[in-house]
Formats: sequence, C-alpha cells, structure tokens
Amino acid sequence: MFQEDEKRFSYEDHKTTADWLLSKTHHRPLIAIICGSGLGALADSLKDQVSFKYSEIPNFPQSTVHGHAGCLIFGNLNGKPCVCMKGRFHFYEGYPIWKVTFPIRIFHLLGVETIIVTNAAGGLNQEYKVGDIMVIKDHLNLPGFAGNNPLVGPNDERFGTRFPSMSDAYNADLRKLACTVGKELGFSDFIREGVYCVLSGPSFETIAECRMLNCLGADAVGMSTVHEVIVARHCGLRVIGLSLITNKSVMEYDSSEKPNHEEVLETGKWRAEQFQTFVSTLVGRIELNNNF
Ligand SMILES: O=P(O)(O)O[C@@H]1C[C@H](O)[C@@H](CO)O1
Ligand code: HPA
Repeated sequence: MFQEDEKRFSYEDHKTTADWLLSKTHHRPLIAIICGSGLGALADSLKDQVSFKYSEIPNFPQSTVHGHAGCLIFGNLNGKPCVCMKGRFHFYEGYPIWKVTFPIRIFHLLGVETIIVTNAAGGLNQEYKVGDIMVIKDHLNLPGFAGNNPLVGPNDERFGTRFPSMSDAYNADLRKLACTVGKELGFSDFIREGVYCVLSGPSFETIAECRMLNCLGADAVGMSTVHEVIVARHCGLRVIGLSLITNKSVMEYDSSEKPNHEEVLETGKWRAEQFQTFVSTLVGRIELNNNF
C-alpha cells in the first residue's frame, strides 16, 4: 500500500506533540470528543476555550473533508475538562491508518481517560429513521478482515499490549448511561443501540453491499470511528460511540434515492441542538478519575 512508505511516528514523536500541547494550555482534559461529519458545532459549546489549528500542532495531519474544520479545542463541557477534535482524519483521505488514529494516543498522553467518538452514518436497519442517534454497541471492522487494522506493525508496549481484547470495546456502563440520559431528556423516540460497520469509503455502498452488511448484523454503516476505537482500547481509554443516522442506506433497486455528503451535513445541522444537549448531558454525568 502506498501510504505505508511514510515513516511511522515513534513514542517520542507522540510525546513531542502531547508535551507541546500541554505547554500551550492550562487545560488538563479527562474526556476527549471526536466530532463526526457535520457535528462540529458540538465543539463550539465548550467554555473557556483554547483552540489550535491542526496546521500549528507538531506532527498533526490536516483535515481535508468539508464539514471537518480542522481544529483541536480544549475547554469545559458541563463542568468537565474536555478536548474536542473538530474534524477527524479518514483512511480515504489517503492517510496511512496509523496516522488516522494519531490523535488518540495524544489524548492518552494528555491524561484523557474517556473518549466519545461520534460519526455520521447510513441507516441499514430498516427501523431506523434519519435523525436517529445510535449508541454503538459493537462494530464490524471490514477493512480489518483484509489486514487494515491500525495496530498492524511493531507494537510499543508503552501504549498497550500486542493482542488487545475488543469484546468490550464499547463500555457497557457508558452505553447504559447514554440510554438513561436519552430517556431523561425525552429523546427515547430517536435513541437506538446497534452495530456500526466501517468501510474505507469514499464511495458510498452499492445496494448489494448494503443488503450484505445488514445480513451480517450491521445496523449502520460509515467510514470512520472503528480505527480510533481500536487504538483507544489498546491504550486503555474507555469508549462510548454515537452515530447520527444522517441518511437511510439504499436497499431497493427501484429506489431513486442516492446517498450524498450534502444530505449528511444537512442532517447534522438539523439534529445539532439535540445532539449537543445529549452529549453535554452525558458528559456531565460521566464519573471521572478512574472511578469506574
Ligand atoms: O467522519 P464521519 O464518519 O462522521 O463522516 C462520514 C463518513 C464520510 O466521511 C462522510 C460521508 O458523508 O461522513
Ligand atoms: N455510508 C457510509 N458512510 C456514511 C453514510 C453512508 O450511507 N452516511 C454518512 N456516512
């Protein structure tokens, strides 16, 4: 694969980035949030913000996708110290998979203990509606079946073990908390729990692929998140994942629907307020300092 020609970042390179950030801000985040496509408004609700463009952070890749602004924002959300990626990196942008997940290890070195990964996704489950929020219960790493796993390559034990378990990837207590918070907010009509499947993109799925993924047990399909989650679990972060169902996957040959990025961003805008309330309330209820 052409991307693997690039030299991987060492533990020391990661430390350089983390130490640079720690020297530039007084914030010491315990929760990291990754904003999915069209969900960047979430980052704007942080109080006492200190913000860095990705272009000024040593070793950081750049965002190239519309709807991913490209800045790292530190601040407090509902009283909790957070760091928020307003814009993530995707494999389809041409980054090697280890670079896509670079920020996760930076979060670990900053002292983060819990990560909230959000994304926009197509709804494969026929009961799902556009605008539903799916709490991710588990994932299917389809690129991983073909060897595209971010942990392929030499393992640095300072980050984590060679063979991490993924049977507990999405923290059960946090999933339960998310469902409780959803109920309390009166959001039950559009909160779901399901399985997210990652593909590499950037092309959307064919009808046959959507049918196959649904048969395999996937409720939603997207182009991100799973690689971040694998690296997060490898270095011991606690994970909760949330998918906004921005479009229904096309499952019928007589349908004239076509998934498109504009619809994805529009749904993000349309659900922005409730999505922000949901995440902010959840953050307020998360127990910190390894008290889990
Ligand atoms: O970053 P996420 O996974 O939210 O973005 C999804 C996948 C593609 O990047 C894009 C397609 O519209 O949205
Ligand atoms: N497929 C893949 N990725 C996506 C989709 C989709 O339908 N919607 C948003 N991201």
